[in-house]
Amino acid sequence: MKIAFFSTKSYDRESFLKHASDFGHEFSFLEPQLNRQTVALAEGHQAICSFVNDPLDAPTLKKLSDLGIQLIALRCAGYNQVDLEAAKNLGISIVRVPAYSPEAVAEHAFALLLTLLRKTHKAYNRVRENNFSLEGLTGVNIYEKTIGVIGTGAIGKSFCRIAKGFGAKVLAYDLFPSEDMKKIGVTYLPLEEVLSKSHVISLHCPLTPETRHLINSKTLQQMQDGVALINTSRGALIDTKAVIKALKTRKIGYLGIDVYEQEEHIFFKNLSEEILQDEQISRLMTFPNVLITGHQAFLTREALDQIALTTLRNITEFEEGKPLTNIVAIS
Ligand SMILES: NC(=O)c1ccc[n+]([C@@H]2O[C@H](COP(=O)([O-])OP(=O)(O)OC[C@H]3O[C@@H](n4cnc5c(N)ncnc54)[C@H](O)[C@@H]3O)[C@@H](O)[C@H]2O)c1
Repeated sequence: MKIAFFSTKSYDRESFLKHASDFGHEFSFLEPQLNRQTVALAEGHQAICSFVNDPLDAPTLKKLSDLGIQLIALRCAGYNQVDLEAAKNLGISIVRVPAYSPEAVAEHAFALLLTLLRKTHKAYNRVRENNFSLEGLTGVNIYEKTIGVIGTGAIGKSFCRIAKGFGAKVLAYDLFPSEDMKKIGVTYLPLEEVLSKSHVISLHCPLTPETRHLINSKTLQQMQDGVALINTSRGALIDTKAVIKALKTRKIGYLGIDVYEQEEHIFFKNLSEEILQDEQISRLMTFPNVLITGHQAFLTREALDQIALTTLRNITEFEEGKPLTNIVAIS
């Protein structure tokens, strides 16, 4: 099939080209994000491949349908950026990569946590300036602390295993508790109890109408003073305004985020020559106890390989008229 890739970066091109000869599809690698303004670039293709911040709203989907696109292959797990109802009405199939390397994301979440707790980001800069003073670098152990995990799917489970390896007590909240996790000593509790008993809270549930602003002024009040909050899931799980307030009062002691509510205007771009217009992320960057990465938790060699392979298999299944293993079910 002829596939238009949107939001293409060098690492996407490399990983897809590595596996191209095994599938025989034709690729057009396009740098622009897919949106209402750029959708016309899909002309002449049979399928498109898009990423997390390409908004697939109803007008964009309609234009894609008018151009003859019948398949959208998301090269990501989350699909909150897609108007599924509109896609269903237009008869467009949506496939995704449900799990590529949950360990990649879980390990990054832990990297954020360890960096914040042991201040290695500060030590790195200090030592490069021949400043070997330890003042202000006192850290906190993870051993025997309580870590709360919200959402124990593929990524949450991997995160729980790492946390257990560090000797932490692990509490979890999920709509569907996992027997496997219980066996390794994870204790499931109601959300409020997980929030109130944990020194660290890591978010691993999807963004849905129910989980939007799961972390808000009310749930923040239920947490321990000085809590470490980690979000590698989706930005809008957190009410950023409420979190900024909680940082100012030190209710939140550490914040590590790989995702941000308004990230589609900022992430995946080099804005180093621009004046940042987003007041909230600018404020977040002023806190010494906040660490932000630009949605890179998925970015490991192993994950990119799996993303490319699964996406190409998804497209081939569609081309061959086979049942779509990774179709996004539209109710
Ligand atoms: N930062 C990144 O690079 C990156 C990469 C991949 C995925 N993600 C994010 O991580 C999320 C989790 O991915 P996954 O592969 O573990 O998904 P998954 O579907 O395997 O697991 C999600 C879990 O959340 C639970 N859940 C759903 N609604 C819930 C609710 N209201 N409260 C509590 N738990 C709830 C589900 O029961 C499930 O166990 C994705 O939705 C995506 O947003 C981020």
